[in-house]
Amino acid sequence: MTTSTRGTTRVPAVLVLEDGRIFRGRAYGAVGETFGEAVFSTGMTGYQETLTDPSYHRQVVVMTAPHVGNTGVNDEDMESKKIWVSGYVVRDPARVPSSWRSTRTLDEELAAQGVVGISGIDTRALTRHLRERGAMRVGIFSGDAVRDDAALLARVQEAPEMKGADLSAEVATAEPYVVPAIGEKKFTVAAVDLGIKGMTPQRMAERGIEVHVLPATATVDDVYAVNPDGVFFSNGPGDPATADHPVALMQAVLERGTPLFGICFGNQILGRALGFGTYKLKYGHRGINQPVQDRTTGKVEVTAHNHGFAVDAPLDKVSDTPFGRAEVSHVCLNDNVVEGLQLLDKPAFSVQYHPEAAAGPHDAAYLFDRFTSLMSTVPMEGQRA
Ligand SMILES: NC(=O)CC[C@H](N)C(=O)O
Repeated sequence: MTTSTRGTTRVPAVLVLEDGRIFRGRAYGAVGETFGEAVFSTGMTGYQETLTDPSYHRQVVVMTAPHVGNTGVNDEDMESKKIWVSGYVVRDPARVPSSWRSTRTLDEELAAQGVVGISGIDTRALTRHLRERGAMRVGIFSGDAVRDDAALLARVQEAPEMKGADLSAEVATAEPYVVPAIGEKKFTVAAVDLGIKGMTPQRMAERGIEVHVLPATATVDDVYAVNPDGVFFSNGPGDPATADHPVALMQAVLERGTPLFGICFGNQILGRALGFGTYKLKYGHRGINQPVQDRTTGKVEVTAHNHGFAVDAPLDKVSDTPFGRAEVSHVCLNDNVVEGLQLLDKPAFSVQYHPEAAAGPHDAAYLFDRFTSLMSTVPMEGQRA
């Protein structure tokens, strides 16, 4: 266990929001400057999974939990090979992590990966500001990067917006790879990587699925070359309105009737593939304590979320789409946002939240079983009567 803290904690840092609000604190992690969309996460635990979730690419994450870093950093809880958040905001960093799994401090890990953060600011006031005004662009500046406020604000206002951002290609694998089934192999799934979290293929492998993870640029031929029993579309960063290629690919999969499952960005892509719109939420859902109702069973589950956009589909009626009837299967009980879609005439469904539960409660693990049972009941291509 590492008990040292880096020498950056006295370095002054400033967080500048695009609307001109400014918070002053101390450097946390790397010293320098960074830009992104300011968003807040309400997870009390699971900071490693948050930091390494590729869907957070180009976002500056504000932790509402006041004390962060208590369990240090280990090599097992990473959801990808690196930290993807563009900046990190905490109120009170742990000075001495305590966990038998910890090999280094969070401050050291952020610094080693060049991630600029800020600590010692009033994260409650910042979160309330974002909740009232909405997610917005932000910059964090520390050390030599701190200059006069007006100059820093001008730089923040020049940074790119999240609306209209096409980011999957920046985070997805360049080469296909296979995650083998654990135990007896029952199914093969082609998983289109738009920013996939490591736990997702793992949850499938645990159910006897061999997962072929394919780049975001995969074609219909690439997908069917692996002879899949099912096709999966992953989570990922950016604005779903830009995801024209995955939408067209998914439409080809729906056309063939192959069992299909999507998570988060994958849910937004299913929405678009069916002809629904997507829109940007004011401040999004991020955390591991969001109540969602499964409308097919009436059960409420507590779930992990990370989304800033949502599908615009009618909650109270079955919709006719080019692929048959579709309905909203899950809804967030905090704000009635669409959290899942299912087709009634094709073996396809998706959720806006994170059943892979990394981090987060495991209430929604049954969705992987639903995918498996869809693959068990749909006859393979060529075997249809
Ligand atoms: N985790 C995700 O897949 C996020 C999807 C999308 N980028 C959003 O913010 O809504």
